[in-house]
Amino acid sequence: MYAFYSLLVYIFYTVFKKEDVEEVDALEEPAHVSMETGSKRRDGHAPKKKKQACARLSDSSSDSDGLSPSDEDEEDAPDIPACTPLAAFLSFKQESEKRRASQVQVDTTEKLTESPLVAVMSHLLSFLEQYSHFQQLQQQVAQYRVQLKRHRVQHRRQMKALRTSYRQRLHDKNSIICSLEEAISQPHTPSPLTPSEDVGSSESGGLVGVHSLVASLYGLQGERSRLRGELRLLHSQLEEKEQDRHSRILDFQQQIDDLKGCIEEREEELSRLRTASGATDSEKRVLCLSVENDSLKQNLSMTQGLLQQLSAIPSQSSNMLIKENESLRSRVQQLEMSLQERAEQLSCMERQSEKSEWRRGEELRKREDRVRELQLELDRERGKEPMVKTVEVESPSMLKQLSKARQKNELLSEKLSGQNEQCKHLEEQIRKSDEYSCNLQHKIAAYECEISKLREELLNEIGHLEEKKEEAVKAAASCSAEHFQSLQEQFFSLQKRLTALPPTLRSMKTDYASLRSQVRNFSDFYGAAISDAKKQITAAIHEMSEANKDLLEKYRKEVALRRKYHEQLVELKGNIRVLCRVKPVLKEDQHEEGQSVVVTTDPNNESALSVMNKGKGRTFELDKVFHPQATQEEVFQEIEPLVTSCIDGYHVCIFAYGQTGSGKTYTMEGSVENPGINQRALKHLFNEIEDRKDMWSYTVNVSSVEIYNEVLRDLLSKEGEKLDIKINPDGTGQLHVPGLRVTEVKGFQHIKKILAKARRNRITFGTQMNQHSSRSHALLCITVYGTDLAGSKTTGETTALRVACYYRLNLVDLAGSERVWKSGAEGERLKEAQNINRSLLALGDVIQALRGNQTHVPFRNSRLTYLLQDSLGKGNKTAMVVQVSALESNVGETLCSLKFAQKVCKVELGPAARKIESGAGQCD
Ligand SMILES: Nc1ncnc2c1ncn2[C@@H]1O[C@H](COP(=O)(O)OP(=O)(O)OP(=O)(O)O)[C@@H](O)[C@H]1O
Repeated sequence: MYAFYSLLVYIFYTVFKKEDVEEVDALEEPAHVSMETGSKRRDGHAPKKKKQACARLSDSSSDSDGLSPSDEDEEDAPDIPACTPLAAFLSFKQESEKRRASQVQVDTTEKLTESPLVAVMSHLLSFLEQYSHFQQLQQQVAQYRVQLKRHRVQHRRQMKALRTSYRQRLHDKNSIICSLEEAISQPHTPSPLTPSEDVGSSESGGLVGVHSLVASLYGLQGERSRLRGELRLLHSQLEEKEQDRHSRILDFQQQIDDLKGCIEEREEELSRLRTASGATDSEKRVLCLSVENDSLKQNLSMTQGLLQQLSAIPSQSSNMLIKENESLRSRVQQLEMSLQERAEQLSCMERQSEKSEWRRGEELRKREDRVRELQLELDRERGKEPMVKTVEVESPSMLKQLSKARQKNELLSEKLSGQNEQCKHLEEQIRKSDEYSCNLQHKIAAYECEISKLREELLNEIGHLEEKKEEAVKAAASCSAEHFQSLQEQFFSLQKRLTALPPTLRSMKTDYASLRSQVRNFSDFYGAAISDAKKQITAAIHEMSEANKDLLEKYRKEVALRRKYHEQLVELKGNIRVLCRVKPVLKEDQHEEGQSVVVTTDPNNESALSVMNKGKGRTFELDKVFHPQATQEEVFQEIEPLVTSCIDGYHVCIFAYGQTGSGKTYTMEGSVENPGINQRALKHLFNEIEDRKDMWSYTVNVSSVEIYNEVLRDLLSKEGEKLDIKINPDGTGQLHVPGLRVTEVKGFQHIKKILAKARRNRITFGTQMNQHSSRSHALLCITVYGTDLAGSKTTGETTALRVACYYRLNLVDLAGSERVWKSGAEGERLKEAQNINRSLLALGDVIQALRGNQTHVPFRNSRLTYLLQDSLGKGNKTAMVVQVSALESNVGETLCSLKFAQKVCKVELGPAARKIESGAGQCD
């Protein structure tokens, strides 16, 4: 059984292979493109075809008989038989199978159906059926190819018919031209007829030729229109064929795809069966079948390539044919146009010749009539002559008549000779017209030559186009094959990628599902986290606000406590603090020899200093004593609490007291490199303001005045006009100086400029008034306006800053306190000294009254105390820096200043009364 099936498969395989080879050969021959195109073309088949085509073209230009032998061969190409050997084999095999099945069915039906080999064979049979279907399709393709060839042959025939008609038309035209030439040349040929008959015949011949020419032209035009109609019809037919071809190709492609699917299914089934059966013999056969299947697949792919090429080539060739037709049509149109021009020229010439012929015929006809009349008259006269002779014999009158007749005869003879001359002239004209006709003939010949040249060019062009068409077809075939190959490779690569995609897709799907669940969980988690965070934040904000409230409350308590402690400290120290600064001995102060230092400080006691005078020492105890080497910073550190208390809500006055040259200005203003109390106090003020900016808002205003001889001058104004102190009209009862320039200070750099300006103006005024600066009091008045921002915030105020309070800091550089008037000064110096001492005494009186809690405080005793009235009141703070010189020459003034300072300290009444040991001596 196995041997039988093996033999069967072998037979099938051999038949199939043989048939396949035959079919490949059959397909290759007619289409010039096949699966083995390259090899066959290398054998020289294609060049032969090309040569034959060229030869056909060359023959068609010369031969006008119709189709060439090659065309006839193409038309009679053999059709592929509908019944192939494989189909016959299949039918035979099916019948034998049926017979065998009917025989065996009786005995072992169930056994055979259960055999795997039978299943393999059934699949093989179905596969062969599919293959037969594929063969049918191939036959259809071959038929279609034959139809295409027929169409091409038909098209070539039509083209040849067109060429033939064109040649026929040229031939007709040549015949017409020949007839015209004959008609024109007829007058030249000698005729046995009389001249009058010759002329008439030539005229009738020319007219006939012209009429025939016109008729042929009309015929040509009609033929042209008919050919155009045929050409349009051919084009429409060609388009229909193209559409039909495309639809058939699509159908074929669809059927091939279906077949491919069937083959793949069969392959799968075969593989499944192979794995299921496991028999070694069946495996071998299945292996053979798979090999055959592979070869079939290759054939199928090659057939697809062939179909692709076939689908590409006709479109290319049809496009080429359309282009060729268009070019031929344009060429025909050009030729027709040139022919029409020639025909018009010919008709014009014909009209001219017709006219000239007509005129010549008319003249000839007239001459002929005249000649005929004259001949008749001559004949009549000749007929009369015998009668004249008889009359001449009979009577003299007759003789007279005879003479008249003779005369008349002579006249007629003369006329006849004239007529003969006219005839000669006419003959000359006829000769000229003959020459003109010859020229026309030459022109016609030239036109004919041109037409023949154009025809040759047309034929050459047609041949060239045919060659180009062949080349384009070849190039398109190769290009389409390469393109199909690349497409196939791409398809295979895509298929591989497609097979690799499903696992990736599955993993991506799982990832996506996990991500989706994560995202779903994340949104829940995110919402919960946000709600927790919101709760935490609100709790933290609540805690913070509570803490802030506590802190604010603590801060307020702290501020109040600090103020209380500060007040207690200041009260302990005393509301009037007296400081003493000993000026160091400078080089310029040692101009006198024998100068000795009489003032000494105790390093262990910062509150005491000793002055030696006339061998006796006296100790003064003040609030603070600065030794001569004390720096500006050390001095200010003692003043700093007072400046701070200004911010805390106190009016503060700081004085520099002492004799001229003792260092008052140095202590208050300082130098550029080493600034004094003024600059440092303002700097500290702004630092404090910066530290408190979150709680308080401050505005700092500055003014500066000079008091000289009880006259006020504005140091920030260039004019330096005199000012006066008055009660403020706002009803507060406070003092103010109308016209005094008050400048708002924005920062520490600004205060530097203001102080420099005040210093410059003080020097300028002093120079103008020829006064020394030490003879005047210089006041720097600083007003601080403070607003409690915390209070505004807590109360929800959104309007302009509320001015909570204002405080003043007065920094005063007093005039020199030396006792000039005691030395006998007079005039202006005396008045000056009196004013200075009055103001200083008034200051002492005011301080004494304040400390004594007197009901009346004599502020108005001097301009100085009057101006400082608001700052020197109860609850305010005052510091006096007493400047002393350490030199022996100034010991008197030193003692006087120290006594004044001690007097101020003495009157101090505070909770912590200080015990002040005072020595002897009192300043008057
Ligand atoms: N502590 C000091 N260290 C160094 N130099 C000083 C010191 N005190 C004062 N001087 C210098 O002494 C000179 C006189 O000082 P200053 O002008 O300040 O005295 P004054 O008391 O203001 O005089 P007047 O009353 O005439 O204005 C200046 O050149 C000053 O630089």
